[in-house]
Amino acid sequence: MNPSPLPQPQTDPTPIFEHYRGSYGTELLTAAVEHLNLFSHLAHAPMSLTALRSALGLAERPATVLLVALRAMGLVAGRWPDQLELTPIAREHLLPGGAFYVGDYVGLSAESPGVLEMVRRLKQNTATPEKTDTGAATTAFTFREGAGESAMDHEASARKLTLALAGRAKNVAPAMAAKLRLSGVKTLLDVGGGTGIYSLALLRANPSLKAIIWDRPEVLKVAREFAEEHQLLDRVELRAGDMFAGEVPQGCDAILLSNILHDWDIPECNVLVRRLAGALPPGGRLLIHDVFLNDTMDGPLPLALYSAALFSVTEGRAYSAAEYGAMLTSAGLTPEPVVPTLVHCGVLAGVKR
Ligand SMILES: C[S@@+](CC[C@H](N)C(=O)[O-])C[C@H]1O[C@@H](n2cnc3c(N)ncnc32)[C@H](O)[C@@H]1O
Repeated sequence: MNPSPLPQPQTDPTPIFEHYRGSYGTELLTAAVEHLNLFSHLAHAPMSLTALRSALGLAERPATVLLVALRAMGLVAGRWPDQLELTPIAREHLLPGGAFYVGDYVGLSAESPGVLEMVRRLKQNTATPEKTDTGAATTAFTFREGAGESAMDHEASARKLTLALAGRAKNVAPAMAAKLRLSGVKTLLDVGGGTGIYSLALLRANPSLKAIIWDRPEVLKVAREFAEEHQLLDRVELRAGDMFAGEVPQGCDAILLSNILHDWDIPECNVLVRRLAGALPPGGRLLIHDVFLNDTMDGPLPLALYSAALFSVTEGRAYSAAEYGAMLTSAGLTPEPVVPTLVHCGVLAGVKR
């Protein structure tokens, strides 16, 4: 057993993640101006999200990703989701025919591959597929029985994607372990734990804690290496399975969902939260570790662009604390205030009533 905390970075890598996701702003803005003619639809009167997405032919998830980003950019305002309206800057510069119209300039990138692929995703409500070891197109980060192949079930792609996520996790996990109080918790279930690095940080900070890391078999090969390297294999159980179909491991008094729900659309999130809540004892806690959009669904801009990134590779998007709170409440859990960690992330706990 190694009781020292995991090392924390000396500098905050958040700006690197923000710059990395910057291209989604160009893609969404150009798609709205050049391919969807979105601003003209709002020229005469405010519209509800439902009416606007029906006019644009967009499903709820892509419409939400797009409109939250345009609101974060200061181009669309009004009460979400009933009353969407143009801001003065959009009215003056993004309505075709206006004296100070800049849409032609934005249109210079209308045919760029990134913009065209974003338009396809928005219209079809589907991610850009990941390639497996055999070159087959498949989903990244997610597995669902009957939904086709998963990159997480192929050795090389599972390792590549899992190690890629560790790049962020090794920065954030020590901050989580320093801020999250787990006193009284005996066993933590880390659902879709990946490398398990969040569990490892919590194990180091809580010497009597044990953890079960529940993920796909190929991912758990990487988790085993991490647990061995951190000398914590004796306090970790690696459990292979399907979080949507397999029996939820019993006997856990806290359950961690770190960067999981944002991979799924709202119906799947509700299914998962209810399944996990059902396995908790009274007073047990479901810990959602994720980013949180403003409850007013108008930013912050870096998270609106992260939402576009999630939309581009998974079935999900970023959600607000209010949206997660509704999922927790309907599963019989009481939401607590968000505890910030690092890189825009935080923990929203739901306590079983
Ligand atoms: C975005 S990663 C999050 C990894 C880690 N929790 C973190 O915060 O970095 C999603 C994880 O969920 C796992 N996963 C996806 N679908 C799953 C399923 N149906 N059953 C179990 N694990 C699943 C993936 O293999 C992957 O490790």
